[in-house]
Amino acid sequence: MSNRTDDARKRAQTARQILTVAQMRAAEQGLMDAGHDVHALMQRAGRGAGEWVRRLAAGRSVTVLCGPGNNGGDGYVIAQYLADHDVPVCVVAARPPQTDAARRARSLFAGEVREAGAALSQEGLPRGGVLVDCLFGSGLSRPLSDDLAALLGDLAAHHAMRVAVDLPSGVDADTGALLNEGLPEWTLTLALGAWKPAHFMMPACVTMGAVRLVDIGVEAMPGAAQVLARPVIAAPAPDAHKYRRGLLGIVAGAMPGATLLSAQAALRGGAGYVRLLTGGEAPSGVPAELVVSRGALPDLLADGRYGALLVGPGLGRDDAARAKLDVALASGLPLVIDADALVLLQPGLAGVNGLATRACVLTPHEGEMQVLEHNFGLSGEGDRPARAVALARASGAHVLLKGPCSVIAAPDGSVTMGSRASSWLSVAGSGDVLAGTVASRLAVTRDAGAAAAQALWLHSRAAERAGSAFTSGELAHAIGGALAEVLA
Ligand SMILES: NC(=O)C1=CN([C@@H]2O[C@H](COP(=O)(O)OP(=O)(O)OC[C@H]3O[C@@H](n4cnc5c(N)ncnc54)[C@H](OP(=O)(O)O)[C@@H]3O)[C@@H](O)[C@H]2O)[C@@H](O)CC1
Ligand SMILES: Nc1ncnc2c1ncn2[C@@H]1O[C@H](COP(=O)(O)OP(=O)(O)O)[C@@H](O)[C@H]1O
Ligand SMILES: [K+]
Repeated sequence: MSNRTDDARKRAQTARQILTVAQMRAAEQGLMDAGHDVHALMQRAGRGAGEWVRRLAAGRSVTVLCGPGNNGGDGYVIAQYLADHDVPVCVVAARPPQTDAARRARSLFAGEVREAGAALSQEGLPRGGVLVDCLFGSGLSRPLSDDLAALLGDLAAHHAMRVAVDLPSGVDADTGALLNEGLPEWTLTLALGAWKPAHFMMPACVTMGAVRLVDIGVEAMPGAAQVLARPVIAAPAPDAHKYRRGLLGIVAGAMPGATLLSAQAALRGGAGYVRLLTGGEAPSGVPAELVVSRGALPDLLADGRYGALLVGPGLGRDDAARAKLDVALASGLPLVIDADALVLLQPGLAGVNGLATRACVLTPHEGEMQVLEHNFGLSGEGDRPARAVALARASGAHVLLKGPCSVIAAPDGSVTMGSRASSWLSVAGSGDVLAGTVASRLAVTRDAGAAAAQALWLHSRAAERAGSAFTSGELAHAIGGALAEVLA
């Protein structure tokens, strides 16, 4: 492989890593050890961010708000970059620079700097096209003081567009918490060097607008969380047949609607054959493409060709539901466990110990997650990625923790974070659609991590394709179009 291809692949990998503040400091130290200095990194970061701001400003005036740390230092580099490109720019220094790199960056900025404070009345504050927030980045250690929060709020209110550099000031980088009330909304947020957890966590991520990464050459950090990637999915092999493509069994339960929604999605998620496994009559409204197999579940599963099973949507929580879950667990098949089946799942059940030895995905929403944490004796402490990892470790299954920002955790502790999905997904049945999609991908891939990641992406993309005010049935139908977009 050529060096250039190798390099491009490495950069594509590092472009997806999400680093905590501690990991970012370690990465920065790695760059120092490799002979870079903070000044050079700041120049690279500031110029990269400056180019984004220049394009957004399109000739309008820019105000850069600089704080005391290296985030402020980036701001002076951005301001000089803009001045070099004939963009009218003014710096407001909220606090004087406190680091060597920030002091040096300020000394290299030849333009106008207004010192914030009593001397700078509200009338003296610049108003313009674009505000660039370089007040605080990853070094924020406490809420903004009242004067800084007021300054930020005032400037934000008087600029048509607002760009946050690295992180919006007032956001905790590791948790996505907002440390102040009434923080501004941003048009664009430019992550420097690597993504931070806050870029993918509520509530911070909804304030950030579009998010983009500025590369400064940070190396791959082992164990870092990753951003969910757009998948590449292969078309069926030329000699494929329906079983080889993947036979999925969906365990029917008390409420047929949820099961059928899952099936509608599964039929479009790539599996070659989807069967509804029912002990009773076929529910009404079964689409022609969905094969209904009737009989006792153990007998139905005696067919050795199943690639995966889905149990949970519409299952119910009675004894009959428990019995079906037991059979599904005992089958040893790759499994997606959702909805009611999650609530019934207990570490003591036969077959639960075997989850680690097969491909298995649990797909809880927040309420189901809390029940699982209780049943598995977990504390539920920490942020969502940490909680998902704790459950994945305890259960041996992959965990897809759903929400506006969904997280996938593997039993080995690795974490994948999804970008914010359409809030139109907050409609009854959209979780059933996700479960059906995961199960369909599991029947094809037999790989829990791949199935969860592919399905999460397809679900989110299907919501974009479905637009607004869609029903979960329409969402299920949009899964096929999303899949078509990512065919290899
Ligand atoms: N990592 C890299 O490779 C690169 C990183 N780069 C950039 O560096 C940024 C991180 O820089 P940083 O560590 O200097 O932190 P930053 O956010 O500027 O502020 C810290 C200062 O603020 C202070 N302070 C904190 N909270 C406060 C508050 N509420 N109110 C008042 N003061 C408060 C705190 O002092 P404290 O009082 O906590 O001791 C400290 O003095 C990062 O986001 C990125 O933009 C790039 O240049 C390229 C390479
Ligand atoms: N506000 C939101 N923004 C983005 N995605 C959301 C939002 N609310 C819910 N979702 C997604 O919609 C799905 C809802 O699943 P779930 O709560 O199980 O619903 P149901 O049980 O009705 O099927 C999940 O994939 C979740 O990530
Ligand atoms: K900032």
